[in-house]
Amino acid sequence: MPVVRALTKVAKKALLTPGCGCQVSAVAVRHVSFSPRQVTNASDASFHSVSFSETDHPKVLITGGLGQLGVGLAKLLRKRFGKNNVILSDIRKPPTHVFHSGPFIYSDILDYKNLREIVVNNRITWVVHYSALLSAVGEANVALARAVNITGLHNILDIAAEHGLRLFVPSTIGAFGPTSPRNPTPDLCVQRPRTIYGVSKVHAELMGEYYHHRYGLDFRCLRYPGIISADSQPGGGTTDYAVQIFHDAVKTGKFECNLKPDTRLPMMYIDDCLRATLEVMEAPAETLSMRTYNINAMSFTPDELAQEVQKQLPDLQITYKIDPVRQAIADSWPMNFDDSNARNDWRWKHDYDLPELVQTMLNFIGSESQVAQVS
Ligand SMILES: NC(=O)c1ccc[n+]([C@@H]2O[C@H](COP(=O)([O-])OP(=O)(O)OC[C@H]3O[C@@H](n4cnc5c(N)ncnc54)[C@H](O)[C@@H]3O)[C@@H](O)[C@H]2O)c1
Ligand SMILES: C[C@@H](O)[C@H](N)C(=O)O
Repeated sequence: MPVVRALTKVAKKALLTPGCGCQVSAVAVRHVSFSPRQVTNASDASFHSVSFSETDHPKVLITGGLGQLGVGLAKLLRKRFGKNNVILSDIRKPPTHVFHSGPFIYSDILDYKNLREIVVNNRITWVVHYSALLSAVGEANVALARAVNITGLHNILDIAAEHGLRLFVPSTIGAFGPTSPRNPTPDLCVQRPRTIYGVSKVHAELMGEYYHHRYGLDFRCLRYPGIISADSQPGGGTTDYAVQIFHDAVKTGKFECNLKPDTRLPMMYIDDCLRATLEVMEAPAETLSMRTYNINAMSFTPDELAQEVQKQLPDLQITYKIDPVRQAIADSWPMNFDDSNARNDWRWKHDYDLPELVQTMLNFIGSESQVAQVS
């Protein structure tokens, strides 16, 4: 069969040529790092692998770093790797204290060339990709959410693959939908979310895993629960009520909740979330049996959270005014998260349960409001 032999020869040659763009088996190309967007010939390939010795500190870029999570993560990573090894970036203007706390750079995730320049000029080795529109704001502006969450992710994936970066992209409980098992939700199950946010996060999980198998990209992803923080504000999600309740309880003694009292969702204190992110980024590759993990700490309803807060502030008055958009989203999300794979593979363990969370939040916000009153 000379024709078959000739075709086989052509196919073999194509497989050995970087950047051929052929659909080849995942096993054949695993850990061969070449760029999906840029590499056109073999001579370019050498320029793509940034050497990063394990003994060096990584040089980290955080995108979308001025939101609820980025500033806290920068603080944690700077403590570990040094102030100048962690660059915060965003399209917003940083507050003065953030600007003076370490390197900050303007970066729009939709500007591919600028992103590439930042990575090259700063010899970036890790990217934590936080830019996103969250669930409620995403429903209010689907076109922008699609651009930032999907096109922005494509830019980051290509740059990370091209430059041999380790890439962290957070996913969320919002990557599941009403047909997923909800109590508990395992790592692997049906994922049919009904929000643009959820759809974009499932897309991110799948694209990251695909780039890992296809191009050897060191992609790592955690599905965060709703994150609760005292010194940073949430960016327009469905779980925001669980932050706002603390501020209103301390400042006014009243809280109007936009979810029904029995709406159960997985939640986590920010310190646990940021530590998990650092731990999974530092985990030896061989301990990771998967590239996308659920992580969890606790699960509660607005009523249960209010009762716990009332143990400290008995006069707190709670009323309910349901936001139908947020309620429909919450009703489609997991009530409880099964994170046993993270606990087994890289020894994930949370520190904060509901009582410690409430105590910590009230201490922080209470002391801040005392300082504000004095000054
Ligand atoms: N906070 C949570 O409860 C939670 C839970 C699960 C997953 N996550 C994920 O963690 C990540 C960080 O969350 P967060 O709460 O800090 O979000 P956030 O909404 O508070 O912050 C997002 C940041 O992205 C920036 N941004 C928007 N458009 C951009 C663009 N074009 N280029 C660059 N930056 C842009 C915004 O200015 C903002 O500072 C997100 O990907 C989110 O999906 C968060
Ligand atoms: C859960 C998470 O992804 C975010 N806090 C939201 O509610 O949209």
